[in-house]
Amino acid sequence: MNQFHVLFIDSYDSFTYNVVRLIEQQIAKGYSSIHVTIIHNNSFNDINELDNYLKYFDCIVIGPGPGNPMNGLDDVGIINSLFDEKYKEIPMLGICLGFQAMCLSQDAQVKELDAIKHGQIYNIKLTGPQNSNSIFAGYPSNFNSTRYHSLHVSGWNDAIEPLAFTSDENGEVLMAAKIKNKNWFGVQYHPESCCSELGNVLIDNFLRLANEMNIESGRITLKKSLRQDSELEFNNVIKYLDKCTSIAPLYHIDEKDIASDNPIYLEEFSISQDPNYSLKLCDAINESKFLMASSSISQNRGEWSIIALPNSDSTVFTHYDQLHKTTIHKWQDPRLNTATMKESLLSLDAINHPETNGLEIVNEDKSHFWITLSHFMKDKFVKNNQDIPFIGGLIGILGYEMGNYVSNDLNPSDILIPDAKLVFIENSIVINHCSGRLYVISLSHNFPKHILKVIKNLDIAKELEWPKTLPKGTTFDIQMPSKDDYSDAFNKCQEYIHRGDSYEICLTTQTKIIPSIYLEPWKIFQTLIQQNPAPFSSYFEFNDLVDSSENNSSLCLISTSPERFLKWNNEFCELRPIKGTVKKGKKMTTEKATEILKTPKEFGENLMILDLIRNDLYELLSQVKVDEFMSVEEYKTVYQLVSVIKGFFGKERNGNSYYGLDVFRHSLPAGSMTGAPKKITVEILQNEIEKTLNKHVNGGVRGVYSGVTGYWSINNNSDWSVNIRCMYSYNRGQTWKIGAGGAITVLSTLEGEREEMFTKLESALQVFM
Ligand SMILES: C=C(O[C@@H]1C=C(C(=O)O)C=C[C@H]1O)C(=O)O
Ligand SMILES: NC(=O)CC[C@H](N)C(=O)O
Repeated sequence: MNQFHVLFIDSYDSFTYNVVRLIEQQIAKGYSSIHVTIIHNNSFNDINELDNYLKYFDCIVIGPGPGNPMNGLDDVGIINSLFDEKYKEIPMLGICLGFQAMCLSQDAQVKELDAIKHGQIYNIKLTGPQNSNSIFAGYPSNFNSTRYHSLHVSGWNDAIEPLAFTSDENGEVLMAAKIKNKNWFGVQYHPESCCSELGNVLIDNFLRLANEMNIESGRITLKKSLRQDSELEFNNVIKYLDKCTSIAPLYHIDEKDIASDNPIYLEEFSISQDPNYSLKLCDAINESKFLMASSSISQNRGEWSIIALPNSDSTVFTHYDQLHKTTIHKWQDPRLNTATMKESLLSLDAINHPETNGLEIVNEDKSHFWITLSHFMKDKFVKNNQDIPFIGGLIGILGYEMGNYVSNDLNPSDILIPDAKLVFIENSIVINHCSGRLYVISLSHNFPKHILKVIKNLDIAKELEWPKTLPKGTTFDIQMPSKDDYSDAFNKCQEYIHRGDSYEICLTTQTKIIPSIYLEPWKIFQTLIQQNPAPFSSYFEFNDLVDSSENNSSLCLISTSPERFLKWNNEFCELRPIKGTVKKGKKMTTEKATEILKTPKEFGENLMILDLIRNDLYELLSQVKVDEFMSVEEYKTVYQLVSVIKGFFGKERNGNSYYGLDVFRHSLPAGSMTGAPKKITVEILQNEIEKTLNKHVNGGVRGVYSGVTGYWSINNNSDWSVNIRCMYSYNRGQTWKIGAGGAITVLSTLEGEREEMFTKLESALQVFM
């Protein structure tokens, strides 16, 4: 196979894979395919370690990323060393950060822009007509592209040949250049953004030129002879380098191993289309239940409600990131209680005898937790009943710290909080509010008869006696960050953005609420759901130990989330990030909100996350499309800007097949809750900002807030919402916590962001006011 080999240097950016796929989608003339090897800018400590491998590649693309090349190794790894005189014949394309490093090597300066541009589309003007030796061959004289940069190239000398500029408040800003007498090109804008024009032509031109330049310099002959000497060694080098960033699928499943018809107990009823049906039914069920309800139906979301009924056969998985431990036990196993559980968890040599004490403790970090889950589910999959979203399976909550780049580093003997809790459900009630159908389902064919009776006898005309407001006379102790602390955090975000370390930072606050009398979580849920209807409402109370409720040790979540994180089935997955918020008020109309949501600030905020989600999907899947581009959605208290991105499953070029669970694991934490680039922004938030800002709540870890809630059914349908506009408790509602925040960009104002944060906080806090 005559492959064209591209080496891509990733700087832990959130747009890397958008570029990589753009490269892969081109057809290099005279080659059977294009292979892109991706390494991080610090996969090798020293350029000399990489030097020997460079001859294996037809060209190098140095991608975008956080940081400033002027800061050298700490910020950009080996990137600066690539632009060395001795590599002048290697065709290189620098994008944004890569472009800045390239120009720096030619004694230009990299300076902060006066007016920083993140997620903004600008008209790029070429300096003149371009010949066939230009990366802009075949381009019109100007075109539109997205910019993501705080820094820019200035003060260059004639080693740099400018190819394109844009103009804005900063004056003329250099957008593309070629280095004279070297095979190096670069662009400051982002050709891979979904809002950039002609990005594919740029890459195509570069690949063509790279090939021509290699013929001229003799690099192509060198590569050929390397392969002729030993094809095996050549392939091994590529494989070795590919390992720097390759991702193994969590599990592999042979279609033929999936039960094609595994009859489940399923009884169907016709029910009233009363939107409160699932609440009324749940209210009439006295046993433990989890509810994922729709209290607002709109555009493919919220048409289903699920009532999951855990019982003594239900397996409960709890992961503690701070301990690197997972516990596995049955729901309300009589042999286990809160004290024995805590003792076993904290003891170094826990006795692990599941057959005698009912408790299995697995020493694993969170990355292995996913494997534990996939192994548990692997032999349970069925092909039947695909049209019902949930027929039984895992259901529960994953906290923010279950995501990548973030950790729960609290001292476990001070606060022991679970980072994930999932229960395998065999009995459930699934309701389609649009068709008015109710399905009673049991995987074990033992659906409780008395609950069936409750369904049959439910008097839907009877109004619920739920409180519209909580009992009078209850007072609440409410603790939240001070105005000064918020303002310090905001200013810090701005500093990181100005330095070029981040493009957008989702800054969040946590508020702690202690009611003067005990209020049942279920009652609070009923009150909240009326005040803030949402397509992803959920009620979870994990009384999974016999004494959970007596000891107030249960994890509770009451959510009215508007945001889907991820939904998947066998064919595709869908993400639905919300970014861009306008508060509702007397004078606010949909038209006005739409106008505001399309201004550069909100547009940029959404575009950044949209491009980030494309990247998250492209990391694993080669087929990704933007299904909906920035639609305005109306909720009870806010208008929101929403985009929909879809990825399709299939065999990938590396021979692997990925499933929904792989996408799930790799896309957490949700990009809309982090900002971009994800890795550095998550680290900045956790280590430099939120630990101080939110020290009064769980030492600054986000916990349940910013995590996800949902299910993974054995028919491989799965749906997860983002835990926002919600309240959660680790002590069964003795104290509640509410997180709220929003994306800070360079266009944010302190007052505007604080108000937006309060608007979101109030959507849940209102029940207590
Ligand atoms: C952070 C929150 O919301 C997130 C931030 C949004 C924004 O910045 O516009 C919008 C929706 C959510 O993804 C929250 O509700 O607390
Ligand atoms: N997108 C990028 O590559 C950004 C490069 C650099 N960190 C800047 O902010 O200008």
